[in-house]
Amino acid sequence: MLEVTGVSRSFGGVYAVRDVSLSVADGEVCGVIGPNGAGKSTLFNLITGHLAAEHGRISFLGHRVDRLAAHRRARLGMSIVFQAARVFRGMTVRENAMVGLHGCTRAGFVSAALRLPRHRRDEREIVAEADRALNRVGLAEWADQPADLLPIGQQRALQLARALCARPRLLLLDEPASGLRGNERERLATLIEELRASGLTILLIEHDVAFVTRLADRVVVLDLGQVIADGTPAEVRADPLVLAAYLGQAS
Ligand SMILES: Nc1ncnc2c1ncn2[C@@H]1O[C@H](COP(=O)(O)OP(=O)(O)OP(=O)(O)O)[C@@H](O)[C@H]1O
Repeated sequence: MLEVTGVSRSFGGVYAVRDVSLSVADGEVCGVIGPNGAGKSTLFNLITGHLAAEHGRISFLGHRVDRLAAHRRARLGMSIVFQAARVFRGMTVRENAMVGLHGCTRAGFVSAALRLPRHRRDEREIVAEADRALNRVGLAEWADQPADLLPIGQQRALQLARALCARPRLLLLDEPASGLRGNERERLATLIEELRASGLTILLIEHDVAFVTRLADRVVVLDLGQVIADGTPAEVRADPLVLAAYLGQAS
């Protein structure tokens, strides 16, 4: 589904990501881990289109996308949950989820402003889709509540619902477990497992190694901008290069 081949990106002459290749198969959860500064966020932004690659190619569902703007990649079926994303205050949980769909409807600004019939129909479809997504992440009963009243774990679930509204083929998650406590982390992991069981393909970039190795079918390990291991969670956990990279970080 996703094929990243020999992608590089530097800042001020120093490579943050260098000649990185990885692939994500349909239905798979692929995790990307690595110590601080390994290049995880840079790689994420190269895949989503929020940063341009200097070298290499990225293909998604057979289309070459590395020259496409982020919104065009999104339209092809990539949905993103950013690490720093917040819920919109002053909006309900349902309205927050609906934001994920407004870019995908046919009704333009003019018909929205004039409340033309097509806009009203689209709006009904959006509400139904948002409710389906909220149901999927276990937030249906919160739909009419102000989103900023949700505990942080459920705000993260809401961000997932917003991404699901666009009916993605590939869900890209940037450090979804950051800032969550034990039981919130557990609930998020269960939710990701459920999404995977429903057939969604997921690329998960994460600091928390235990979180990734529990969820991922395959784990890619970055260090100093390069792939140092790519295999099953058990394989990468036992890899001497991976152990050395993390030990280097701890010392
Ligand atoms: N916009 C930028 N300008 C300059 N340097 C950058 C920029 N973005 C990243 N870097 C550098 O690239 C390297 C990789 O950073 P990146 O944030 O991708 O790593 P990371 O694995 O996500 O780290 P962390 O886990 O600490 O978030 C670092 O040395 C960082 O300082």
